[in-house]
Amino acid sequence: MIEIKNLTKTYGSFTALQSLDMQVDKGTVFGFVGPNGAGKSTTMSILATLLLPTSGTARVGGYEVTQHPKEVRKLIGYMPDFFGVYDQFKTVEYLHFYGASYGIPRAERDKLIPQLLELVNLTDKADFYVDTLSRGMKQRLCLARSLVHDPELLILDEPASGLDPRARIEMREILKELKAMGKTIIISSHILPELAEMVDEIGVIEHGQLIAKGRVQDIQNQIKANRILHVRLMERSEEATEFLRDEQHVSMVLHDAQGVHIHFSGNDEEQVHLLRKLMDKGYPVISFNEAQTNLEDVFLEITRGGIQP
Ligand SMILES: Nc1ncnc2c1ncn2[C@@H]1O[C@H](COP(=O)(O)OP(=O)(O)OP(=O)(O)O)[C@@H](O)[C@H]1O
Repeated sequence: MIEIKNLTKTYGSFTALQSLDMQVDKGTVFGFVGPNGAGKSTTMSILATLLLPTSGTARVGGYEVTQHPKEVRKLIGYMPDFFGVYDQFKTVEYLHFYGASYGIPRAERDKLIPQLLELVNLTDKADFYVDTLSRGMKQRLCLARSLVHDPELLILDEPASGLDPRARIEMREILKELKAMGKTIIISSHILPELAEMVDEIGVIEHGQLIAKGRVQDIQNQIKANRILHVRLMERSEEATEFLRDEQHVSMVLHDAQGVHIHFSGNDEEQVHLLRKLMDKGYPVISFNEAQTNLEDVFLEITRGGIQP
């Protein structure tokens, strides 16, 4: 659905995107994550045909964005990170306005708009003026606006930013529904653990380059190639620490009040072997476990330069 090749965008002498390559398959929910200024909005604006790249190509549904912007616009619904809403409209009028601008006939809009309002939980706000809506409601209205022409691809730039936890959960539920409807979704966010629950794949961008991409689970497994093991011993912790330092696949061992922490690059079998050795040496192991990694850890690890795609 999205194919980006060698995409570069410079602003004067500053390079915001550097030979970016990225692909998102149809039906995928793709989480686009990266620190501030990494190039997420720039990429999304190019996909949305609102910004011209300096070089390289971006295709949406097979159409190159600079050559066939009209076709691309039909295929996409775009929700920018900053948006203005026309405050003098009522919610329902606002959606009619956008529907009409896409050439959707009145009769069709009369059917469609109540469905959209229901999807984004704004049915009871249909006759409220837009400026009386809360931020979360405005975000949801903006999402409904991006859906009026039933696009195949949704490009959502930080749809949950600035929302309180409850509003974020609501937004997440709506996105789940859209996923169930078969839409392809690219969504950027800093709120990584929340994204992990709903995305199929993540791409991590830093300094305008994709530094990791894959299924959430695969990326977590990559991290596990550098797992941290926690061992608690009844006694002899210091001695065990010395012993572990010389073991294979152990890059670092620390010892504190919580126990022994091992940076371990071995696989599952090698981990079993390590535990067996500790037991064979008679160390009184109370517990031996692997620190859980969540997407936030993965992100920090990757952007620290720990992993290459
Ligand atoms: N119009 C512009 N002129 C000059 N520099 C720009 C312009 N737009 C963006 N940039 C720069 O390009 C880089 C990438 O910006 P972009 O908005 O794509 O990042 P982002 O990943 O979306 O960040 P955030 O998470 O903060 O929204 C940033 O360093 C930004 O300052």
